[in-house]
Formats: sequence, C-alpha cells, structure tokens
Amino acid sequence: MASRNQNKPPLPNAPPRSPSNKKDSIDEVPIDKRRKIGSGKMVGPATTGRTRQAFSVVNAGQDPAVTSDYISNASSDCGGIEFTKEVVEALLNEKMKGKNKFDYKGKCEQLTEYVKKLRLCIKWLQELEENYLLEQEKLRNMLESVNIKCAETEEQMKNREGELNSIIVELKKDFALLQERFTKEELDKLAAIDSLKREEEARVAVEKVRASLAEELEKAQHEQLTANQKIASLNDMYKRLQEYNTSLQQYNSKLQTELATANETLKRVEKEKAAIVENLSTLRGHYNSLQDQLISSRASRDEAIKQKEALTAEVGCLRGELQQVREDRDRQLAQVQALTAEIVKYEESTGKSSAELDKLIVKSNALEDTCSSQREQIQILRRQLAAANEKLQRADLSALETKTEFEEQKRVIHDLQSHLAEADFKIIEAEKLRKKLHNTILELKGNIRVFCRVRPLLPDDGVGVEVISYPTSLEALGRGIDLLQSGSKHAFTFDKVFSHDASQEDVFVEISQLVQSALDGYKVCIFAYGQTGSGKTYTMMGRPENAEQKGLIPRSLEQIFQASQSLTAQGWKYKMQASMLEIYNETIRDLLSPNRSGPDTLRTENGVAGKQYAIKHDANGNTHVSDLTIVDVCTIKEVSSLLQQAAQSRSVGRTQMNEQSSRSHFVFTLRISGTNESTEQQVQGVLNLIDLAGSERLSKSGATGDRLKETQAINKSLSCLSDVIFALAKKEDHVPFRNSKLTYLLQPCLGGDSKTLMFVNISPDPTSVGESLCSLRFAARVNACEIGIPRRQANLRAPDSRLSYG
Ligand SMILES: Nc1ncnc2c1ncn2[C@@H]1O[C@H](COP(=O)(O)OP(=O)(O)OP(=O)(O)O)[C@@H](O)[C@H]1O
Repeated sequence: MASRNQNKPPLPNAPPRSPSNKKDSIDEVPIDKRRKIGSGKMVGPATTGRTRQAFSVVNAGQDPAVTSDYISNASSDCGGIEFTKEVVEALLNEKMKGKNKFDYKGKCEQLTEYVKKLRLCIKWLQELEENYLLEQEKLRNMLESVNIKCAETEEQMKNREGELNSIIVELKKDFALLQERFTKEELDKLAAIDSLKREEEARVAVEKVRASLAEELEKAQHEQLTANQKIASLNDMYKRLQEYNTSLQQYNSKLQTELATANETLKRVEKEKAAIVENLSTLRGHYNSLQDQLISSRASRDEAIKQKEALTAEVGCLRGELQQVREDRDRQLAQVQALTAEIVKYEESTGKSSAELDKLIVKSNALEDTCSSQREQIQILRRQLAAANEKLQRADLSALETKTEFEEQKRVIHDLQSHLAEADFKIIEAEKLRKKLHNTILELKGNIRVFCRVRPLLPDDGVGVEVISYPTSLEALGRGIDLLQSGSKHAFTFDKVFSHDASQEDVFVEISQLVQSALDGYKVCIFAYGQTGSGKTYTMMGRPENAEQKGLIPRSLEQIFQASQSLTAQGWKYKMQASMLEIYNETIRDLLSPNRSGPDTLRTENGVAGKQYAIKHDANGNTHVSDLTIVDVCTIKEVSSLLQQAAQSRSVGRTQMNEQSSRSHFVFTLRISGTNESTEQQVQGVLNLIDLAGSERLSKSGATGDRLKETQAINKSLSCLSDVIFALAKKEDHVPFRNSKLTYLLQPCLGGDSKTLMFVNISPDPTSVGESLCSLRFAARVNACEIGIPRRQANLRAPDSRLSYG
C-alpha cells in the first residue's frame, strides 16, 4: 500500500505540489489535464483518454455510516464512486457486527458486503493508480521535454547573457568613452561659450568702435564736405580776388601809364611854364630895365627939365648959352622925343609885353589851373592809387590770409584724409574682425550661410522698371536686397549681397576663407541655386579661359593648391583626390569615367553600362558613391584638364531662357588629406562645389519631349530640396533626404556638420521677378536652417593609419 501511494495523487493532507513557475511549461499541459489541489479536498485525476471521470468533491471527516451508505448506494462497477481518505480509513476500520456473538450469517453477509466494498475500493484504487501512472508517464515525458527546452533556453539564455555581458562591457567602455567625450565636449562647449562670450563682447566693442568710427567718419566726412565747400568758396573768392587783383593791376598799370603821361604832360607843361616864366622873367627883366630906363629917362627928363628950367633960367641968364641950350634942348627934346617915342615904343612894347604877359599870365594861369587840376587829378589818382595800393595790399593780405587759410585747410584736409584713411583702415580691420566673428558665430550657430548674387542685365532681358534695389542703411549695407513686385517691396537680408557690378574676384574674396578651411580639415560645401539663366554656372565655373572671369571652382582650386604648397614649409603634405558627377533625370553620371566620351554616349539608366552609382554615407559623415572615378591630383593643371573633360561631358542644352542651360546638377568633390610629419597631425577635409540645374517654369521654358522630361526631373529634385530645407527649418523629426538623389547626396552638408554656403543667383530681368521672389524666399528659409556645428576632421596620426575614404 505504501509503495503504491508513491504513484498516487497527493492525499488531502499531503503538501501541495509546487506549481511550475514556467509559464510555457504550464501552457503546454492541456487545460483538461490540469488539476486543482486544495487542503481538505481531494481531486481526482482527469481521465486519460479511455474514460473521462470528473472528480467530485467529498467532505473530509465524514461519518463512517454515511460512508457506508454512500458505498452501498454506489453501483457495483464502481463507476462514479469516489473514495476519500476518511472513507478508506473508515472502510479499513470497519468491524463486523452481528446481531449477537454467534450471528455468523449476519457477520458473513456483512463480511461479503465488506469484501465487495474492499474490492470496489481496490478496483478504484487500481484504476486510480493506472491513471496516475499514465499521467505520471505523460508528465515525465512532458517534464523531460520541458527540461530539454529549459536546458535549451538556459543555453540560449547563457549565450544571450554572454552576449549581453560583452555588450554591457562594450557599452560600459562606450559609456566611459562617451562620458570622457562628454566631459571634453562640455569643456569644449564651456570654452566655446566662453570664447563666444568674449567674442560677443569683442564684437560689441568692435561694433561700438565701428559706430564711433562711423560717427567720426561721418563727422570727418561732414567736416570734409564743409571744408571742401569752404575751399570751393575760398577758391572761388580767391579766383574772384585774383580777377579783381588783375583788374586792379590793369587799372593800376593804366593809371600808372596815365600818371606817366600826366607827369610827362606836367613836365612838359612845367617846362613850358618854366620857359614861359623864364620868358616872363626875362620880359620882366626887360620890362624892369625898360622901367628903370623909363625911370632913369624920366629922371633924366626930370633932370633935363630941371636943367631946362635951370637953363631957361640960365637962358635968361645965359642967352648965349640959350642956343646951345636950345640946341641942347632940341637935342634933348629930340632925345626926349626919341626917348618918348622910345618910351611909347617901349610903352607899346611894354603894353604888348604886358598883354603878352597877361596872355602868358592867363595861359600860365590856365596852365597853372590845368596844372593844379592835373595836380588835383594826380592827387586824386595818387589817392586812388594809394587806395588801390592799399586795396591791393589788403587784397594781397587777404590773399595771403586766404592762402594761409587755404594751406591750413589743405593741412586739415590732409589730416582729415589721413584720419579718414586711418578710419578706413580701422573700418577694414574692424570689418575683417567682424567677418571673422560673424563666421565664428555662424559656425557656433551652425547655420547654412547664404550669399545672394544679382547678375547684370543682358541684352536679351526684358525692359521695364528696375525691380532690384539695395538698401543703404548701415545695418543692411552690403547685406540687403529689395525686390519690387507689382508695386510692393519685398526686403531680404543675407550674409552678403553682391550687386550686378560685383566681379568674380569680389565674390571669391568673400568665400576664400571658407575654401581655406577645407585644407584645415573641414567639410565644405558651396552650391549655387537659382532660376535658369540667373548666373549659377557663371558664378561657379565662370569662363576659365579668361583670368578675370574665372569662377569660384577654378579660383578655389588655385587657392587650395597654392596654400597646400606654402604649407609644405611647415611640414604638411597633402594628398588630393577629385571626382565629378552629374545627376541627370535622377540618374548619377560619372563625368570622369574613361568609358564616357561625351554627353551623347550611350548609357544605361544608371550611367555607364554595368556601373552602380549608389550613394552611401559613413559614420563620419563622408559620402561615397560606389564605382565613381576618383582621380589623384597634384597640380592645378591636372584639375583644370579634368574640369574641361567634365564640362565637355556635362549635359547642357538650349532653352528659351538660356543659350547654354545646364540640364543637370553638377557636383565637384575634392577630398583633401593632410599629414604633418613633424607634429604627427592628420586632417581630412572635403570641398564640394555644386552647380545646380536651374529651376524654371514649364510654361516659360517652352520645353517639349526630352527637354520637358529633364525640366520635370530638375523641378522635382529642387522641390525635394525645398522639402528637406523646410523640414530642417521646422526641426522636424523626419527629414526626407532620401526622396531624391540630390538631397541624399547633400545630406551631410544639409543635416550634418559641414560648413555650407548657398549662392542664390538672381536675374534682374523684370519679367523674371516672380521667380526671383521665389528664389529669395527659399534662400531666406535656407538661411534660417540650423545644421550641425562644423566639425574638423583632425587627429594624431596612428602608427599605421591610412587614408580611409575614396
Ligand atoms: N555676373 C555676371 N556677369 C556677366 N555675365 C553674367 C553674369 N552672370 C551671368 N552672366 C551671363 O548670363 C548668362 C546666363 O548665365 P549662366 O549660364 O551662368 O546661368 P545659369 O543660372 O547657370 O543657367 P542654367 O540654370 O540655365 O544653367 C550667361 O551668358 C552668362 O555669361
């Protein structure tokens, strides 16, 4: 009985079987074969196939009589009979009781009944045991399979655990590395923030200096203007004074000549007067002598009269002597007569002389009058001359003053000019610093930079009002552009705006630093966007055969080769690899493939037969195009000939908008690897120069057939580009880079850590104003896009490191 019990289901007092904690092993046991085990209850096994007997629940501690009744009521083949421990124990403890000690018959009947019950019980137990054995067998099988599974799972778990452990170890390592990097990045970030702050401060200071300089410049310009005006007015006055001076000098010389002639006349008149005076004096002398003679004659007459009287008296007395006296008298009389005649004559001549004298006196008076009037005139002239001389002196003085003032002004102007030159120099320096700071800020901000270039009007362009203007305010100078469309003005500001008169050199100067950074290990991407015929190819490629009209690509390459050459002195050695491709109708074409002979070469959908040009980006953000021809280049000459080869292979066509329209996106890539033997440094830069195909309206392009297909493909890829830009600008989680070959190829430039610059080319043609507005709006969106912060690919050279891209 004890050995049998081993295979029996647990009795109510036995400890319940621990349920399996493996869910799957429980699940594997069919529901109808599961049993409930509870205290005080015995649940029979479910039937195993043959009979399906439900176990009923029997209460423990049942009365033996009840048990007996119960058993007696049971059917004879024990079907449906269930025994409990108590029933069995009651059955085993049952005593045969007769009516009396000798009631053997009754006892015998009881015994028979008891044996029957025992048989029934044994049969039930045997069945039960059988069932249990079967079930045990099944359970064992199940247990085995579960064990196998368990072992397998355990094995798997062990393997997984191993894997997980190794992953955990790697993750821990990564974590440590990341933490290290994170702290480094944090430190870098802090340093960058610090330097940004410092640069911000410096920028503010520079802005202040610039503002004060601008103010000073303005003041200086104002001063210069007023000085110029003053100089002009002084010059004017000086001129007028000089004219006045010359007229005065002329007048003076005229007066001098007049004075000379007047002097001459005066001299002549004085001479005449002197002669007349002399004459007069001689006449006067003569007159005086005549007067004297007359007086003496009168005296002698008086004497004679006296003598006559004396003689007459004497006549009386001296009659003898009378005759003589008469004769004397007659003689005397004759003499008197003669003298009288002479006196008369003299008197006549004296009268004549006095008339002449009077005349002469009148003449002299007139001459004296003339003389005095001339003297007066001379005095007046002298006074005038003195005044003129004074004036002249004053004029000379003022001229001298003006001259000194002029010299002073000249000196001031010179000072101002040197100040201006200094200010200009300072402004240029400040502008350089501003640009550098601006670049740094942009680098820290991680924005795509946008330069706008407006091409000049071409003979084929439409005529009308000028639609493009440039603001002149200080903050928008050189950075703003205004577009006029149907009377309303749209203002845009970019990092730089080049007007139609900007030369290729002017444009290159602005990007040369960016190109240089490719040599320093940055990924640089410059692409030109714009309506067809707006000058993208001119900007990127230009006319390489003409030194002045060379575009950015040849100029950038020249700079890179020159700079790499000059860096050899510092121990740098560079290796350059060039590749060129075009995306035409969503298909990549290798422009340097030796199998290509020209644009019309027969190609498969994917380019040259058998080649799969698939784009892939690696973890470092480097782009690889499988099967693409990559050429090692050492000189600018080599690259130039490759560019020529590519230009010949490129798909171009004639459209209504452009004679030589690019029908594909052209991508030039230069990979630069630099190693410094002395410092063990390594840098890996990439320069991507991209000339996009021009956007155009189908209605305007007038395209049909293949051209229409091309135009649709171009517009689709450009619309994918704008979708990407919009998603980036909105910082959406999903950016649809994979929607076109162009956007997928540009993914590291648009969403990565490269330095990216976009040229938006604009046509000034009034009929293209709609397209220009679209381009400018798109460019403004691009300018607002944040990409990653440019990262330099530089490291210390590992002992066996090699170039890893190609
Ligand atoms: N800055 C400029 N100075 C002088 N000529 C220019 C300038 N920009 C463009 N052009 C002239 O304008 C015409 C169109 O320019 P270009 O072919 O570069 O345009 P595009 O934008 O590349 O057009 P597409 O997208 O159709 O290829 C050319 O004849 C070019 O020489």
